[in-house]
Amino acid sequence: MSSSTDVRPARTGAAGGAGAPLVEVRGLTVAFGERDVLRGVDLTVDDGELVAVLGASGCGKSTLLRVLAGLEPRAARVVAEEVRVPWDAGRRDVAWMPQHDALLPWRRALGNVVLGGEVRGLPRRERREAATTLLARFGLGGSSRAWPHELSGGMRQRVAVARTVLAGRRLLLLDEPFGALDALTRRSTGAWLDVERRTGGLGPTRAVVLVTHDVEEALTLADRIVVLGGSPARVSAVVNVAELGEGSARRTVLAAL
Ligand SMILES: Nc1ncnc2c1ncn2[C@@H]1O[C@H](COP(=O)(O)OP(=O)(O)OP(=O)(O)O)[C@@H](O)[C@H]1O
Repeated sequence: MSSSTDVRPARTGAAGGAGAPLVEVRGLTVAFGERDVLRGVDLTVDDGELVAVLGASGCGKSTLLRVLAGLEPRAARVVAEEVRVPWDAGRRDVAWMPQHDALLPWRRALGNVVLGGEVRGLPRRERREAATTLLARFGLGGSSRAWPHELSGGMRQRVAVARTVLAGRRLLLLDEPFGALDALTRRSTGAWLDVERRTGGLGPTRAVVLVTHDVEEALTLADRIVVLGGSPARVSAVVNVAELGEGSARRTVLAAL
C-alpha cells in the first residue's frame, strides 16, 4: 500500500496567540488504500478546553487523534487544508496516550510514570515526587512498586494516564483512557481529571482531546463534543455542553450518532 502525507503541520504562534485555537484542523481526509476513513473533517480545540470525540467503533477516532499527534499511520494517505497543533521550541507540544497502555514491562508502576517526567526533562527527584503524588491520586499509591504484569487492566490504564499527564505537554491526546476501568473507577478517575484540569493541576497542559465511546463520559467531562458519523466519517455534530446544558446536549449527541 502506498504511503503519502500532504499534511504540513504549521508551527504556529496562533497555538498560543490570544483567542486563537490551540488546535485547528480543516478539511482533513484520511484514506487507507482506496477507502476514505475520514472525509473533510474540521476540528478546533481552544486553549483551556476539553473536547471529546465521540463516534461508533471503527469510524476513525483513533486515526484522527494519531494525525493530531503527528503519528499518522504509514499506510494512510492524509490530506488537509490545515493541521495546526501546538509547537514548542520546534517540537510538537503534545502528549498522546494510545488505546493500549504501552507500559514498559521492565519498569515498575512508579518507573513507568516517572518516564513522563523524564520526557519533560524534570530533575530526578522532582519527577519521582510528582509521579508518587500522581499515583496516589489515581488510587495506586500502594502499587507503586508493582510490575505492569502484576496490575489489572484498569490499574495499568491509570498508570498510563498518569505517565501521559506527567509529560506536561500543552495538548493531551487521550484515546479511550478509561476504557478498561470498571464503572466506579472510571467515574472517579474521570472526576479526578476534571478537577485537576479546572484547578490547574495538570501543570502546563492547556487542552485535552479525549476519544471515547461513552456518551455519559463525554457529557460529564467535555466542554464540547465532536460527533463523528457516517462512512467515510464526517463531523455530524459539534455540541457545546456548557451552552446547551447536559439534557439538551445528550439529545443532540444521540440524534447525531
Ligand atoms: N493501518 C491501517 N491500515 C488499514 N486500515 C486501517 C489502519 N488503521 C486503521 N484502519 C481502518 O480505519 C478505520 C478507522 O480506524 P480507527 O482505529 O481510527 O477507528 P476508531 O473509531 O478509533 O475505532 P475504535 O473505537 O473501535 O477504536 C477502521 O476501519 C480501520 O480498520
